[in-house]
Amino acid sequence: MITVLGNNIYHKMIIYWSWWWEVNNEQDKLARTILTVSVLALLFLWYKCMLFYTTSLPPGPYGLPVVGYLPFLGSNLHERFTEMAHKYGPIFSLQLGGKLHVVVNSTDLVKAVARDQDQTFANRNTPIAASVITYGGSDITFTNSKTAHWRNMRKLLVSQVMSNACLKASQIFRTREVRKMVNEVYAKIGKKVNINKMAFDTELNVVTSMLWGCSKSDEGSYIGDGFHEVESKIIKLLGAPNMSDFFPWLSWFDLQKRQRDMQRQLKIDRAVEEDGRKDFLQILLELKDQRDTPVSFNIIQIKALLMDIIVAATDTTSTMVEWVMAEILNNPIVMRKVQDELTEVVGTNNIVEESHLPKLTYLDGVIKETFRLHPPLPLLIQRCPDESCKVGGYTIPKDTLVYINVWAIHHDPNNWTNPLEFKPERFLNGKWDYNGNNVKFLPFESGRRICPGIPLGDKMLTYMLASLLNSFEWNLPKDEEFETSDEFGFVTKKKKSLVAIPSQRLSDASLYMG
Ligand code: HEM
Repeated sequence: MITVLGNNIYHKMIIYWSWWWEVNNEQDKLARTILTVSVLALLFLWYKCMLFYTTSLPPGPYGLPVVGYLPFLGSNLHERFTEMAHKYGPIFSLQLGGKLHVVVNSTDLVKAVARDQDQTFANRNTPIAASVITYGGSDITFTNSKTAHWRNMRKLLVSQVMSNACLKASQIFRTREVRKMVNEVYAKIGKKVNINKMAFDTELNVVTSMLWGCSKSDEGSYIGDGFHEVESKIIKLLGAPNMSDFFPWLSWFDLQKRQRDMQRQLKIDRAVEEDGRKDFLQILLELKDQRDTPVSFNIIQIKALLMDIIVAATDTTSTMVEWVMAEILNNPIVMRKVQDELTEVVGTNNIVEESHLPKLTYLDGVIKETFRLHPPLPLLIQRCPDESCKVGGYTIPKDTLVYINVWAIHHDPNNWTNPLEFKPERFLNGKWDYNGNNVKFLPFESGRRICPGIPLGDKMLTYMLASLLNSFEWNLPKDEEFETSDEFGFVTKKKKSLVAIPSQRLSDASLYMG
């Protein structure tokens, strides 16, 4: 049967290709034979290469020509990727437009990426919107981590803002702003309070005070009330899918106007350029355009760095305050335990000081459990290998976009018993921190790209929450339905903003005036 089929194909080829073999002399015949054999050999080699390439890549879904798997992705990427991991395994690949993406969903593979090959995977593939807002990646987050510029910026942030000494010196700003927040909530007793907005404003005031010694509500402030709105747009644009990222040749047309919209947000940084006198900004300005020192920044890099810090600090922290409050309001037993601890450590005739924070171990467990269930960056920020390498036995080609699916790891029953249950007790054994040493819990990443803002983020979260929960009783409005669904974005937030109604908890009303 096969022989007959083979003979048929052979004869058909001879008939259709007879013109190819019609030659006038021996030289021509030899040339055509060599050409035929070479083309066949090349086709065979190409087929072998394709076979090797596709079978050595992590498994994954087939997509359509040109667009790949893009039309099937949906919106809540962290949940979609977790579903896909159940189907394709702990590491899978998918072609989105012109780019190959790989998603890593298990602790073993996270170790392979973020620990064993941390150096190789420490680069970024900067999306176009991010490139606009960071002046072509002149900041920390989107700069190639093998450059001296990245090292210098990170070193400066860690030593001049996040060190113990600096955080001690800036305590005055945190105390001032958190007390201002408590005072403002007191003025709204019995009324609805938008928790995210309140936390955002407080964090923004603290960070701008630390960076250039002035908060948005100071006299002559240059950032103004529009900042929350502008930053929300920046975060939204950073997380929005952009065709130009998947098909770089389309970037010229900016079809979805993402590039244009991000450029419009740059107006907020003019203030940074024109003013600014103290503290971190002053240090940066002293390093500006230095020729004979190893560290030097130009004004574009200074603006990108400041923007990076403000954006990285505010939305993440306020989103977490909102999630923690939502979980506590949804769990009356947890609320009672948190307030019992506060009564014991702080007292209802007292206001929270930073010195109380290390003693609030139950509240710390509540915050960590909320980070587990609602990591604000559930896929972290994509990493990009600067050379082809192996993970889990599969090939990850150079420049692939690699996502670490923290959301899947935090919800995996192999890592956590009853993972959907809110149980702060999991974190009360003193074994958990934010440093990424245990890859079951990675809200701040791990390795080279770990968040440099952990000391401030941790402190501000605990301080704001302890103050809100010690100073007030909180209730959900009766006329609104409560739910805890999320919406994927660069920072993944609660879909429906949390509003809650405060009432007085402290024994003496004058304590709210401090
Ligand atoms: C609750 C608060 C915060 C959370 C959850 C958070 C989370 C993260 C995560 C997950 C990353 C790593 C992304 C990745 O590479 O995959 C990151 C990076 C970063 N964070 Fe934070 N962060 C917080 C607060 C802060 C604060 C307060 C600052 C600064 C004042 C800050 C500054 C940065 C910077 C500059 C980076 C980029 C680091 C790099 O790429 O080398 N963050 N953050």
